[in-house]
Amino acid sequence: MTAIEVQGLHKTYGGRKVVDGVSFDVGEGEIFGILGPNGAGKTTTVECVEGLRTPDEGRVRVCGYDPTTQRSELTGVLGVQLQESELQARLTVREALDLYASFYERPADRHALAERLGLLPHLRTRFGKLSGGQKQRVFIALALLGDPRVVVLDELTTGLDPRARREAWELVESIRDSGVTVLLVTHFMEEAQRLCDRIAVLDRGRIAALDTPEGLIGRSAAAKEISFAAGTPLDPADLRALPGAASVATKDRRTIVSGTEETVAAFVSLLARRGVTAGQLRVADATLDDAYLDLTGSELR
Ligand SMILES: Nc1ncnc2c1ncn2[C@@H]1O[C@H](COP(=O)(O)OP(=O)(O)OP(=O)(O)O)[C@@H](O)[C@H]1O
Repeated sequence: MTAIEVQGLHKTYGGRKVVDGVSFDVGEGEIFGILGPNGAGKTTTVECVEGLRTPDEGRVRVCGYDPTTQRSELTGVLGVQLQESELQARLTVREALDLYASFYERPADRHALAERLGLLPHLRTRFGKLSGGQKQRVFIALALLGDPRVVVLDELTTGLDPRARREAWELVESIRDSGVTVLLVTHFMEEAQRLCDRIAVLDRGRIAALDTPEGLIGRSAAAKEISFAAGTPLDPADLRALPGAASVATKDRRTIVSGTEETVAAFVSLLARRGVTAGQLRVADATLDDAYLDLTGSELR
């Protein structure tokens, strides 16, 4: 079943199109990522899903409900991660959970949720005294308090140290494992690659690509990177002529050839034909970073 449906979404601010015909479906139980450079329209898109913005054009449904006209039904199925500034620093974790539970007719079991998110030792701690990772766990708890079928996590791990980020990833996976659909906005390639079943790359208000992480990487012009010691006696012109070769460069006393599977096979036969052994030879797969750069021509921060 489709958990989120977005068809032909348009949104204009002051005559400028910031979302320009975005369409995607998120299946139940998926972790669906939205990736894109600053200002690409990611937050505007998810705010239309959350019912916080009204689309100029297009159809949005969350578990079959229209977020703009069926607000109370939406609240019953959708959990949204709040931003840090929206919680009072003096509020304790318990008070925050009690307050937000009061918004729902049938809230989730707060004790079980706090236990699952490792918040039991912090119930009496004021929000302002929590670490970044603990705060994010509170936000996840608040997003799950209404026992939602879908959660939206927007930049969940920005500002977290690598360890806290990994813990947050495990939590996101455990949310998915409990059957909840996750819509994740992120700037981190590693995060998208590790967590997402599918990713929509948004660029200037449009979807530049929508695929699995592996599918996106496979589309990269340089899906494979061959590198070897620069002293290896091979003519750069022969390397450039390899089928599928996208580029040949020298970096840190290594020659680097970017290309496809076909390039790797042709490189191996070139070595055999010339009777040459390439020193310190490595063949690496392209990363989502490479694919992202190909698709948007810009780097994430
Ligand atoms: N209420 C608004 N009024 C006018 N312009 C807006 C408004 N909200 C967002 N914008 C503009 O719309 C564009 C898209 O913003 P949006 O926040 O959706 O992008 P984003 O992809 O989430 O960016 P970021 O990664 O920086 O959060 C930006 O140029 C932003 O300045």
